[in-house]
Amino acid sequence: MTDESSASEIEPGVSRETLGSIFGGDEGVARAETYVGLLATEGITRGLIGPREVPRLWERHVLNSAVVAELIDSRSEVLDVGSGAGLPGLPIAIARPDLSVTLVEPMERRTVFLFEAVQELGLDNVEVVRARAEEVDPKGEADVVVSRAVAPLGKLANWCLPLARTGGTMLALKGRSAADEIERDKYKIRKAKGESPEILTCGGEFLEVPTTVVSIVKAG
Ligand SMILES: C[S@@+](CC[C@H](N)C(=O)[O-])C[C@H]1O[C@@H](n2cnc3c(N)ncnc32)[C@H](O)[C@@H]1O
Repeated sequence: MTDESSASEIEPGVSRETLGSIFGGDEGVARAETYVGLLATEGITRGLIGPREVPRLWERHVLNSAVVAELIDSRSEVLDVGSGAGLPGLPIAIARPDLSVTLVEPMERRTVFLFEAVQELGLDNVEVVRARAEEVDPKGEADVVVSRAVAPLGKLANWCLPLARTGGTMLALKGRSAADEIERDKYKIRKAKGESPEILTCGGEFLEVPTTVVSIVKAG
């Protein structure tokens, strides 16, 4: 993989100090820069990211994903369902080396990118699994199952909650649709063993637009 364009050409929109706080210091910031560089080059040429996303790779994609780490307990086992080019799983794994993160993605060309990115970023806390969420085995073991832009909330609950342990949590990154999706899909969520969904925001102290997350605990 080549990193032709320097990530420093793409403005993060936050200070160096803020980047350091989000990614836990210089090593994390350097990895995040490398990842942005990969998205802006290989991510575009392989059709994983639209070219129009380049100016907003930092804020809209990488930082909005990384701040979700603040909702996750230390040393958790995390699954990212429908990871695509690694969002939100890779920024979370960069920000939090104490977490074990598994990126679940069914499409081969995306998993090839993910394998290469993990190697290039030198991340030893990340695994890549090529599978649909429904096929993942074992089920019922993850502490936290994250997802972003994968499916409507009811369908996501059916895919993500079986992968979480009892008392574990699914965290679905959702925008303004969060409340409407909860209202529309509340019976599906309950049927999938989800306790009362909560809408949380994270990254508010760092980002102009905080990340909105629907958090659902798996009932026994
Ligand atoms: C719109 S992309 C979002 C990718 C990434 N999460 C992001 O925010 O950029 C949706 C992703 O979900 C994956 N996907 C679709 N159905 C899935 C399933 N049943 N299980 C796991 N992933 C799935 C697709 O292959 C695709 O990579």
